[in-house]
Amino acid sequence: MNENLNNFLSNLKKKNPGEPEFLQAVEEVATSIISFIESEPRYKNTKILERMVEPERVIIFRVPWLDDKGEVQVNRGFRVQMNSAIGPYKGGLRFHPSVTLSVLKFLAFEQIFKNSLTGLPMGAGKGGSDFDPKGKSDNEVMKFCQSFMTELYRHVGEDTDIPAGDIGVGNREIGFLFGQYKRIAGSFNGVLTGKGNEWGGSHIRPEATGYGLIYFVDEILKTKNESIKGKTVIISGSGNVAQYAAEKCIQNGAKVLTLSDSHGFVYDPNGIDNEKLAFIKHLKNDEHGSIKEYATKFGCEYFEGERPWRIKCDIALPNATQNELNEEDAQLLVKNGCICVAEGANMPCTPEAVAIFLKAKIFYAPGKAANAGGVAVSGLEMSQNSQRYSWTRAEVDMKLKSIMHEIHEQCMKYGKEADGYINYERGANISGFVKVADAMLAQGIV
Ligand SMILES: NC(=O)C1=CN([C@@H]2O[C@H](COP(=O)(O)OP(=O)(O)OC[C@H]3O[C@@H](n4cnc5c(N)ncnc54)[C@H](O)[C@@H]3O)[C@@H](O)[C@H]2O)C=CC1
Ligand SMILES: O=C(O)CCC(=O)C(=O)O
Repeated sequence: MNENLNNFLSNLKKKNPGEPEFLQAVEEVATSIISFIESEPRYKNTKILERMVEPERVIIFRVPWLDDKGEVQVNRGFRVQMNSAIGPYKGGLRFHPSVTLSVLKFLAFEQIFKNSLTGLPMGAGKGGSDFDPKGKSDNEVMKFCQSFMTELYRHVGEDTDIPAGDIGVGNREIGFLFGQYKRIAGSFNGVLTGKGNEWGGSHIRPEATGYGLIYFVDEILKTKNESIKGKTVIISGSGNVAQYAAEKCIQNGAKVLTLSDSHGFVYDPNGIDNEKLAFIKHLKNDEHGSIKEYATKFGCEYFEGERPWRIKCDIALPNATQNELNEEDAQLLVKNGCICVAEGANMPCTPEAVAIFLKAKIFYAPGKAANAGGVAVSGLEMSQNSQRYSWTRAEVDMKLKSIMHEIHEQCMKYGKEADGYINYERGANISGFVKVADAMLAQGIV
């Protein structure tokens, strides 16, 4: 291994013990861009990467709340304000029992590159809590959100830090968080994105990550004069990203074979159509039920405790969570003829899995490029809020498509190899890095 990279990574490990997800995310980026940084003394000598891995600020706070039985519950809240070189901190909030500082630092670090790739003026942040909305009443979720925002409100603002949703944070949670912010701050402004259409939200934000993912896959396939029409697609997850990725696949004539949740996956060889997808949306968004019920309702197979990667497909979309697709899964995908893996989730493929895709030279699109449509439309929501204006659904969709096209162009600029293979990982990392690094250089040692 390169000696500078070795030293950088061993210092990082020393400074951040017990943070495996954060170390994994940084190692992935550092390994792919080290030779580029070494070829550019202005980045190397000013220790830009060493500065980028240090959050500008981390806020950790107590979140006490009363459950429906009148018992006191205590959770931990976080906001990682990672980098503000190109704009105010921007990134989602995750409410899930697996949330730790390490998970949020990895997500905030990825957000630096992703937000830069969108071309919009957004810095990077991420936050959340180990609170689990699953199994809680609406009243309990509201109490928790109000307590969470009672501390968070002093650290966020439309020009400083603009959170949004992520796992476990959807319309309901954003509503409760916004209501409490407005009450305490006494100001109706664009402090959160993912708001309802009637109260400052943007059209297409709910759909944006999933739709953007499929627009990106289309861009990839276009490089081989192909399209998604007629392709078979396997998807993990059944939340926001998975639902709208499936919807766009169906609209564009692809056949979606699987969806999953944390308990297992369903395999529908006839394909999930619009009617079946409507059932899933209701099941997951309103009933908070298990994906298993899909199999019972539509008479197909359900695999408890398994992930869908062994199902033969043209395209695989990991859309649930980090490290959900490992080396063995990657080998199976390649063996079964998969031509493209595009990440709707953040860091769903382990480093070993990514290495297999790159070696086999199949298309591999990292989340920071492929799922950037969500935060991009959040950026458009911020613009609309600043203008006190609202674009139509068609206008926002057109802008989303154009942003995904531009991200693809940027990946090609730095990722195209001598034999024509596009290394999207390298392309996305270098392109995302350059814009932020140049802004940091221009702003001095801060
Ligand atoms: N919502 C957004 O706009 C964006 C989300 N993402 C990423 O997409 C992924 C999914 O997020 P959303 O769909 O928004 O969340 P969600 O809360 O709507 O859905 C999460 C899905 O992942 C599954 N899941 C969660 N933990 C799991 C685990 N440990 N094992 C297996 N399945 C698990 C859930 O069952 C659910 O189907 C996350 O990695 C998130 O960071 C990325 C960019 C934007
Ligand atoms: O829209 C946003 O600000 C959040 C998006 C997000 O958290 C992500 O891109 O992972």
